Amino acid sequence: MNVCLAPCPIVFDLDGTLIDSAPDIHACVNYVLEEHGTPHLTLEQVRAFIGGGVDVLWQKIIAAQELQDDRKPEYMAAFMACYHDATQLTALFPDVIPTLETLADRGHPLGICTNKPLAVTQAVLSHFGIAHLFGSVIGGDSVPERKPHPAPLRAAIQALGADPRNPKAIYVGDSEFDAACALAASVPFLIYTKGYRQTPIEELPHLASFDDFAALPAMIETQALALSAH
Ligand SMILES: O=C(O)COP(=O)(O)O
Repeated sequence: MNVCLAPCPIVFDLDGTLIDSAPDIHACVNYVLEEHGTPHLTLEQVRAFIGGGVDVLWQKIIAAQELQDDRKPEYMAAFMACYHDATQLTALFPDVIPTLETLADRGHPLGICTNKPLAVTQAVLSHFGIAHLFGSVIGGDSVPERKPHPAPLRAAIQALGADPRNPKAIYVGDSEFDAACALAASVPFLIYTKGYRQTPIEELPHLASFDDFAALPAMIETQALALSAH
């Protein structure tokens, strides 16, 4: 495990971690389903399908609604036309902005590693006025692989200037994809419990969990010190 000595880079997942985007994704999914004369999905169903990126989202919708698999490109194109600037129903989780500002003020380089397409990610970060806080932004189409593969997280850390042979960083996320990605990249993982996770938290590899962003800066300093002692 790569030890994070403060102020080390901190990389964040986006959907279900910094933002509650499920209502916008749900609205765009149902817009496409309606266009194709297919019954709607509930918000809970769509929330459970988020985390693997747009391709995985539609694989899951096609399986759930018993749609024609060969029409996936058509569904995804219609979805992207709605999703590319969908921010109206999206909200930041409480205390995200002051927490990011505190971490940046303490000298932590901040990054994003999400499976959300890069253009949509950038639109969301600009919409909330937080794009300037991130020194690296890796989206679901920035590198050939997507989480749970470790490559996107490694790319986000290295773009923050960490030594690629021995990157020291922390990843903050909410889902099964994030936990598996962090494990594969040997990066300590902090899990936000109010996100879109479907698995009991004890079953996911993580260093610590939190349910309040205001508590994150203190947790990061404590965990960084504890890790550096090993
Ligand atoms: O599934 C998505 O589109 C994005 O999910 P993530 O931000 O949690 O990686």
